[in-house]
Amino acid sequence: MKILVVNCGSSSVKYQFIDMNGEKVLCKGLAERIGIEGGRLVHRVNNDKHVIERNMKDHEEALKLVLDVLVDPEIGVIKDLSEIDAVGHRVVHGAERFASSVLIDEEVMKALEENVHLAPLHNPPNILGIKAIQKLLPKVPNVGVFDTAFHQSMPKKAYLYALPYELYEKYRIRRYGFHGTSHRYVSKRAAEILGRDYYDFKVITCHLGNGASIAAVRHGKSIDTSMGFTPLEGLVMGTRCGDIDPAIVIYLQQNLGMSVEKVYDLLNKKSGMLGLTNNLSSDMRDIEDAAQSGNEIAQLALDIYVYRIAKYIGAYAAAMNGVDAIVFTAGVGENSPYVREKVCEYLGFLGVKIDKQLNDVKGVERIISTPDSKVAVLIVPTNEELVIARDTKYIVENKVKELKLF
Ligand SMILES: Nc1ncnc2c1ncn2[C@@H]1O[C@H](COP(=O)(O)OP(=O)(O)O)[C@@H](O)[C@H]1O
Ligand SMILES: CC(=O)OP(=O)(O)O
Ligand SMILES: [Mg+2]
Repeated sequence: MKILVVNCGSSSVKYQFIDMNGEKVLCKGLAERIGIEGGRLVHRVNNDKHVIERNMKDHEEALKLVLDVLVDPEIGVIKDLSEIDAVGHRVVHGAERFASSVLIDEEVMKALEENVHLAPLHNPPNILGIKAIQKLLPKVPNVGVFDTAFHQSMPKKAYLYALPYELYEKYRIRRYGFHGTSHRYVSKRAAEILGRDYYDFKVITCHLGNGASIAAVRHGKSIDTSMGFTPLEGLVMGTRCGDIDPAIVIYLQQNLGMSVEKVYDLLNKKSGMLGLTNNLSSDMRDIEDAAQSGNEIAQLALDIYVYRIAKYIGAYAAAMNGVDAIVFTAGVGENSPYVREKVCEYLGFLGVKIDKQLNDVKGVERIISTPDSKVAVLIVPTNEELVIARDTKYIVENKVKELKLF
């Protein structure tokens, strides 16, 4: 079975085409700058990179280009589109409706449309991607895999905000959590690597990418996570602020005369590492380089970034009454020995000890704690696309409507 995995962002489409026989990635790529000038598709087959400069008016045009490239006689990997057996879609917000991965039918589409107000940045492009594939590949089954689904196991005490209860009852204002596909994959993988029973294992997973979140996973279930009603809460991110006093939002509007849109933009796109460093960069590589060459503001931003992660780990160790393992994943988590080392420096009280040499590595799966560390510390490269492909295969092969995650 060959599965196309699609992750549609507001102006980009990431894709992977996976042969499930051996779980081999046949090709992958990124179509970016959709809807604006300078559109391009970067397509990778093994170690070959092909760049196609082409403006794409919308997601449908972008996905059409992706399909054209898949069957291209020179750089493609299949002869005919009929070789695509199913398409798995990343969907960011599934709200309370989706605690599982699902086969997409009309009823699911309707539910997705109803959730748009909860994730105005993320869900509309996800829906456009599904609709485009339905049009371009009308006979192929589509499966939706949700960022929020894995966190639906959280207890009420973790997901309710201390707001009037009515806001939850009427409007479903609560913590949802995101990056669930990644937290689910790396938490399970950590148990496997350590030879532990996943269902008798307490693990804290740190997904540190452009967006970043942390989760407490006990006995195979997410019991708490740092992102909330939207992917804005929690850790310091590339451009998102994470936790702040909500009164700041009101202050910005009342005293600085900022509009709702301006505040939204400021918190989502101009804050985080980018904002803290006076617009130096949102990319951790640039910030680490600057700090190394003595840039004090970059160093301060790093200190704040690391401190926030350490605080959450402390909190989640308490939430689970202990922790067996801590996992680092995603762009920063996998590739920054500095961030991992500095976070672990705070965790001596838990008996965490890492081996600096083992930690001095990028992008590999390994245990980096010392044998006498009370808590295992691991790097586990995440693979959300593989999880989406596996869920898609399960649903299509078994002809079921959904795959329950817990
Ligand atoms: N070698 C590295 N050292 C430090 N940070 C890195 C390195 N490589 C990538 N990153 C960070 O990873 C981030 C992207 O993470 P990724 O998980 O790919 O994000 P997303 O999926 O949200 O786009 C970049 O912003 C960059 O800061
Ligand atoms: C939900 C979310 O924050 O996703 P990303 O990290 O891809 O922005
Ligand atoms: Mg990511």
